[in-house]
Amino acid sequence: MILNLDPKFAPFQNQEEIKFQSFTFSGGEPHIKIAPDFDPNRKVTITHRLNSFNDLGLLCVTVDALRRMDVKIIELFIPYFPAARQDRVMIPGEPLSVKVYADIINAMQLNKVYVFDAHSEVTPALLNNSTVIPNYTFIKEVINRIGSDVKLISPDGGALKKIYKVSEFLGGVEVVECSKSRDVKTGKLSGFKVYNDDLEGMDCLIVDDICDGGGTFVGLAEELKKKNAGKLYLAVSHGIFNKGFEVLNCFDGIFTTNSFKDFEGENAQVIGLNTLV
Ligand SMILES: O=P(O)(O)OC[C@H]1O[C@H](OP(=O)(O)OP(=O)(O)O)[C@H](O)[C@@H]1O
Repeated sequence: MILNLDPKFAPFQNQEEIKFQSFTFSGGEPHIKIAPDFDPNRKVTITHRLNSFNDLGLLCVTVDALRRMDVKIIELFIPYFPAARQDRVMIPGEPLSVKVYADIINAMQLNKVYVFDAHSEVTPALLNNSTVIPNYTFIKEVINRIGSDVKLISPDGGALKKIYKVSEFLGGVEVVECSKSRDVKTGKLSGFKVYNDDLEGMDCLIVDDICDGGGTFVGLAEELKKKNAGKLYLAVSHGIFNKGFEVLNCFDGIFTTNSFKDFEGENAQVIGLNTLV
Protein backbone atom coordinates (compact mmCIF):
# COMPACT_ATOMS: atom_id res chain seq x y z
CA MET A 1 0.00 0.00 0.00
CA ILE A 2 1.10 3.55 -0.65
CA LEU A 3 1.14 6.48 1.72
CA ASN A 4 1.74 9.59 -0.41
CA LEU A 5 2.59 12.29 2.10
CA ASP A 6 2.64 14.83 -0.74
CA PRO A 7 -0.52 13.96 -2.70
CA LYS A 8 0.52 16.16 -5.65
CA PHE A 9 3.65 14.05 -6.08
CA ALA A 10 2.18 10.50 -6.09
CA PRO A 11 4.75 8.53 -8.11
CA PHE A 12 3.22 5.08 -7.66
CA GLN A 13 0.01 4.90 -9.63
CA ASN A 14 -2.68 2.24 -9.49
CA GLN A 15 -1.83 1.17 -5.96
CA GLU A 16 -4.11 1.24 -2.99
CA GLU A 17 -3.56 4.42 -1.02
CA ILE A 18 -3.70 4.84 2.73
CA LYS A 19 -5.91 7.74 3.78
CA PHE A 20 -4.67 10.32 6.23
CA GLN A 21 -4.96 13.90 7.34
CA SER A 22 -1.84 15.93 7.99
CA PHE A 23 -1.51 19.39 9.39
CA THR A 24 0.84 21.58 11.37
CA PHE A 25 0.14 22.47 14.99
CA SER A 26 0.15 26.16 15.88
CA GLY A 27 3.59 25.66 17.46
CA GLY A 28 4.92 24.53 14.07
CA GLU A 29 5.05 20.77 14.70
CA PRO A 30 3.92 18.49 11.86
CA HIS A 31 1.17 16.01 12.71
CA ILE A 32 -0.68 13.18 11.00
CA LYS A 33 -3.80 11.11 11.57
CA ILE A 34 -3.76 7.90 9.54
CA ALA A 35 -7.09 6.19 8.85
CA PRO A 36 -6.83 2.74 10.51
CA ASP A 37 -8.90 0.95 7.84
CA PHE A 38 -6.14 -1.20 6.32
CA ASP A 39 -4.40 -4.46 7.11
CA PRO A 40 -1.18 -3.72 9.05
CA ASN A 41 0.31 -6.98 7.76
CA ARG A 42 0.61 -5.39 4.33
CA LYS A 43 3.75 -3.57 3.27
CA VAL A 44 3.47 0.22 3.34
CA THR A 45 5.56 2.40 1.03
CA ILE A 46 5.77 6.05 2.02
CA THR A 47 6.58 8.60 -0.67
CA HIS A 48 7.68 12.06 0.28
CA ARG A 49 9.74 14.99 -1.00
CA LEU A 50 12.14 15.85 1.83
CA ASN A 51 12.92 19.44 0.92
CA SER A 52 12.77 20.88 4.44
CA PHE A 53 13.17 19.79 8.03
CA ASN A 54 9.38 20.09 8.33
CA ASP A 55 9.05 17.45 5.61
CA LEU A 56 11.49 15.27 7.53
CA GLY A 57 9.52 15.88 10.75
CA LEU A 58 6.29 14.75 9.06
CA LEU A 59 8.05 11.63 7.84
CA CYS A 60 9.35 10.83 11.36
CA VAL A 61 5.92 11.12 12.99
CA THR A 62 4.34 9.15 10.14
CA VAL A 63 6.71 6.22 10.64
CA ASP A 64 6.04 6.34 14.38
CA ALA A 65 2.27 6.32 13.79
CA LEU A 66 2.56 3.34 11.42
CA ARG A 67 4.65 1.40 13.93
CA ARG A 68 2.06 2.08 16.61
CA MET A 69 -0.56 0.68 14.19
CA ASP A 70 1.58 -2.48 14.11
CA VAL A 71 2.71 -2.10 10.50
CA LYS A 72 5.73 -4.41 10.17
CA ILE A 73 7.14 -3.58 6.75
CA ILE A 74 7.69 0.08 5.96
CA GLU A 75 9.53 1.33 2.90
CA LEU A 76 10.31 4.86 1.80
CA PHE A 77 10.75 6.46 -1.61
CA ILE A 78 12.79 9.70 -1.58
CA PRO A 79 12.79 11.35 -5.00
CA TYR A 80 15.51 13.92 -4.24
CA PHE A 81 17.82 13.12 -1.37
CA PRO A 82 18.40 16.28 0.70
CA ALA A 83 21.91 17.70 0.96
CA ALA A 84 23.25 14.94 -1.28
CA ARG A 85 25.84 17.40 -2.64
CA GLN A 86 27.18 18.01 0.88
CA ASP A 87 28.87 14.64 0.68
CA ARG A 88 32.29 15.83 1.78
CA VAL A 89 33.67 18.46 4.12
CA MET A 90 35.58 20.93 1.97
CA ILE A 91 36.40 23.41 4.72
CA PRO A 92 36.79 22.62 8.44
CA GLY A 93 33.75 23.90 10.30
CA GLU A 94 31.24 22.71 7.68
CA PRO A 95 28.88 19.77 8.37
CA LEU A 96 28.70 16.51 6.47
CA SER A 97 25.02 17.25 5.89
CA VAL A 98 24.18 14.19 3.81
CA LYS A 99 25.20 12.01 6.78
CA VAL A 100 22.97 14.02 9.12
CA TYR A 101 19.93 13.21 6.93
CA ALA A 102 21.03 9.60 6.42
CA ASP A 103 21.47 9.07 10.18
CA ILE A 104 17.96 10.37 10.89
CA ILE A 105 16.47 8.12 8.21
CA ASN A 106 18.51 5.11 9.39
CA ALA A 107 17.16 5.66 12.91
CA MET A 108 13.67 4.90 11.55
CA GLN A 109 14.84 1.32 10.80
CA LEU A 110 12.96 1.15 7.51
CA ASN A 111 12.91 -2.07 5.55
CA LYS A 112 13.90 -0.34 2.32
CA VAL A 113 14.78 3.17 1.21
CA TYR A 114 14.58 3.99 -2.50
CA VAL A 115 16.37 7.09 -3.76
CA PHE A 116 15.94 8.45 -7.28
CA ASP A 117 19.24 9.31 -9.01
CA ALA A 118 21.44 9.90 -5.96
CA HIS A 119 24.06 12.61 -6.49
CA SER A 120 26.99 10.32 -5.63
CA GLU A 121 27.70 6.92 -4.18
CA VAL A 122 28.01 8.53 -0.73
CA THR A 123 24.22 8.65 -0.25
CA PRO A 124 23.57 4.90 -0.66
CA ALA A 125 26.78 4.11 1.23
CA LEU A 126 25.44 5.97 4.27
CA LEU A 127 21.86 4.71 4.07
CA ASN A 128 20.85 1.31 5.42
CA ASN A 129 18.82 -0.96 3.11
CA SER A 130 18.92 1.48 0.21
CA THR A 131 18.41 1.09 -3.52
CA VAL A 132 19.13 3.83 -6.03
CA ILE A 133 16.66 4.13 -8.89
CA PRO A 134 18.73 5.28 -11.88
CA ASN A 135 17.77 7.94 -14.41
CA TYR A 136 17.73 5.51 -17.38
CA THR A 137 14.02 5.58 -18.15
CA PHE A 138 13.94 9.35 -17.68
CA ILE A 139 16.69 9.84 -20.28
CA LYS A 140 15.04 7.34 -22.60
CA GLU A 141 11.82 9.36 -22.46
CA VAL A 142 13.77 12.59 -23.04
CA ILE A 143 15.37 11.16 -26.18
CA ASN A 144 11.97 9.94 -27.38
CA ARG A 145 10.65 13.47 -27.00
CA ILE A 146 13.63 15.03 -28.77
CA GLY A 147 12.94 12.62 -31.58
CA SER A 148 16.35 12.70 -33.29
CA ASP A 149 19.89 11.44 -32.69
CA VAL A 150 21.84 13.11 -29.91
CA LYS A 151 25.18 12.62 -28.27
CA LEU A 152 25.16 12.24 -24.49
CA ILE A 153 27.27 14.86 -22.76
CA SER A 154 28.58 14.26 -19.24
CA PRO A 155 29.58 17.60 -17.69
CA ASP A 156 31.98 16.41 -15.01
CA GLY A 157 33.55 13.54 -13.14
CA GLY A 158 30.44 12.91 -11.05
CA ALA A 159 28.21 12.57 -14.12
CA LEU A 160 30.82 10.50 -15.94
CA LYS A 161 30.46 7.70 -13.40
CA LYS A 162 26.85 7.24 -14.49
CA ILE A 163 26.72 8.21 -18.16
CA TYR A 164 28.10 5.00 -19.66
CA LYS A 165 25.41 2.98 -17.89
CA VAL A 166 22.79 5.31 -19.39
CA SER A 167 24.40 4.87 -22.80
CA GLU A 168 24.39 1.09 -22.41
CA PHE A 169 20.70 1.14 -21.41
CA LEU A 170 19.95 3.16 -24.55
CA GLY A 171 21.78 0.68 -26.76
CA GLY A 172 25.12 2.46 -27.02
CA VAL A 173 24.40 6.15 -27.65
CA GLU A 174 27.74 7.94 -28.08
CA VAL A 175 29.14 9.75 -25.04
CA VAL A 176 31.17 12.95 -25.07
CA GLU A 177 33.25 13.31 -21.92
CA CYS A 178 33.81 16.71 -20.36
CA SER A 179 35.34 18.02 -17.16
CA LYS A 180 34.83 21.14 -15.14
CA SER A 181 37.30 22.88 -12.89
CA ARG A 182 36.78 25.08 -9.88
CA ASP A 183 38.94 27.71 -8.28
CA VAL A 184 40.50 25.93 -5.30
CA LYS A 185 40.07 28.91 -3.00
CA THR A 186 36.58 30.12 -3.87
CA GLY A 187 35.06 26.91 -5.25
CA LYS A 188 33.69 28.92 -8.18
CA LEU A 189 33.56 27.37 -11.66
CA SER A 190 36.66 28.33 -13.59
CA GLY A 191 36.50 26.35 -16.82
CA PHE A 192 35.34 23.38 -18.88
CA LYS A 193 37.05 20.94 -21.16
CA VAL A 194 35.26 18.99 -23.88
CA TYR A 195 37.21 15.89 -24.91
CA ASN A 196 36.01 15.82 -28.54
CA ASP A 197 37.69 17.95 -31.15
CA ASP A 198 34.73 18.64 -33.36
CA LEU A 199 31.01 18.26 -32.82
CA GLU A 200 30.10 19.77 -36.21
CA GLY A 201 26.31 20.07 -36.34
CA MET A 202 25.80 17.29 -33.81
CA ASP A 203 22.88 17.65 -31.43
CA CYS A 204 23.95 17.25 -27.81
CA LEU A 205 22.04 16.23 -24.69
CA ILE A 206 23.75 17.20 -21.44
CA VAL A 207 22.78 14.68 -18.75
CA ASP A 208 23.25 15.40 -15.06
CA ASP A 209 21.49 14.84 -11.77
CA ILE A 210 20.84 18.41 -10.60
CA CYS A 211 20.43 21.85 -12.14
CA ASP A 212 20.69 24.42 -9.39
CA GLY A 213 21.78 27.87 -10.61
CA GLY A 214 22.66 26.49 -14.03
CA GLY A 215 26.22 27.85 -14.20
CA THR A 216 27.60 24.39 -14.98
CA PHE A 217 25.36 24.01 -17.99
CA VAL A 218 25.61 27.53 -19.38
CA GLY A 219 29.42 27.32 -19.21
CA LEU A 220 29.44 23.90 -20.83
CA ALA A 221 27.00 24.99 -23.53
CA GLU A 222 29.42 27.78 -24.53
CA GLU A 223 32.23 25.21 -24.90
CA LEU A 224 30.03 22.88 -26.93
CA LYS A 225 29.10 25.74 -29.27
CA LYS A 226 32.80 26.53 -29.72
CA LYS A 227 33.11 22.94 -30.98
CA ASN A 228 30.32 23.65 -33.50
CA ALA A 229 27.65 21.58 -31.76
CA GLY A 230 24.14 21.68 -33.24
CA LYS A 231 21.08 21.85 -31.00
CA LEU A 232 21.70 21.72 -27.27
CA TYR A 233 19.40 19.98 -24.80
CA LEU A 234 19.60 19.63 -21.02
CA ALA A 235 18.17 16.77 -18.96
CA VAL A 236 18.46 16.86 -15.16
CA SER A 237 16.70 14.47 -12.82
CA HIS A 238 16.29 17.10 -10.13
CA GLY A 239 15.29 20.59 -11.25
CA ILE A 240 15.96 23.29 -8.70
CA PHE A 241 16.53 26.08 -11.27
CA ASN A 242 17.08 28.70 -8.60
CA LYS A 243 17.94 31.34 -11.20
CA GLY A 244 14.94 30.56 -13.37
CA PHE A 245 14.97 29.50 -17.00
CA GLU A 246 16.03 32.78 -18.60
CA VAL A 247 19.69 32.02 -17.83
CA LEU A 248 19.31 28.72 -19.68
CA ASN A 249 18.01 30.18 -22.93
CA CYS A 250 21.01 28.77 -24.82
CA PHE A 251 19.20 25.41 -24.71
CA ASP A 252 16.75 24.23 -27.35
CA GLY A 253 15.00 22.09 -24.76
CA ILE A 254 15.16 21.53 -21.00
CA PHE A 255 13.83 18.36 -19.39
CA THR A 256 13.43 17.44 -15.74
CA THR A 257 11.21 15.44 -13.37
CA ASN A 258 8.99 16.49 -10.49
CA SER A 259 11.40 14.97 -7.92
CA PHE A 260 12.15 18.32 -6.30
CA LYS A 261 9.05 20.37 -7.04
CA ASP A 262 6.15 20.84 -9.42
CA PHE A 263 6.56 23.16 -12.33
CA GLU A 264 3.60 25.05 -13.62
CA GLY A 265 3.80 27.11 -16.78
CA GLU A 266 7.60 27.16 -16.77
CA ASN A 267 9.98 26.68 -19.62
CA ALA A 268 10.87 23.04 -18.98
CA GLN A 269 9.35 19.77 -20.08
CA VAL A 270 8.53 17.87 -16.92
CA ILE A 271 8.40 14.10 -17.05
CA GLY A 272 6.53 13.02 -13.93
CA LEU A 273 8.15 10.33 -11.81
CA ASN A 274 4.76 8.62 -11.79
CA THR A 275 5.45 7.70 -15.42
CA LEU A 276 8.97 6.46 -14.67
CA VAL A 277 8.91 4.32 -11.51
O1 LIG B 1 23.31 24.26 -11.76
P1 LIG B 1 24.60 24.42 -11.03
O2 LIG B 1 24.50 25.44 -9.92
O3 LIG B 1 25.75 24.68 -11.93
O4 LIG B 1 24.88 23.06 -10.28
C1 LIG B 1 24.73 21.83 -10.95
C2 LIG B 1 25.89 20.95 -10.69
O5 LIG B 1 26.03 20.79 -9.26
C3 LIG B 1 26.13 19.41 -8.97
O6 LIG B 1 27.44 19.01 -9.04
P2 LIG B 1 28.58 19.53 -8.08
O7 LIG B 1 29.31 20.64 -8.74
O8 LIG B 1 28.05 19.77 -6.71
O9 LIG B 1 29.45 18.23 -8.17
P3 LIG B 1 30.60 17.66 -7.36
O10 LIG B 1 29.96 16.81 -6.31
O11 LIG B 1 31.31 16.87 -8.40
O12 LIG B 1 31.36 18.83 -6.85
C4 LIG B 1 25.35 18.73 -10.06
O13 LIG B 1 25.74 17.39 -10.20
C5 LIG B 1 25.64 19.58 -11.27
O14 LIG B 1 26.77 19.12 -11.97
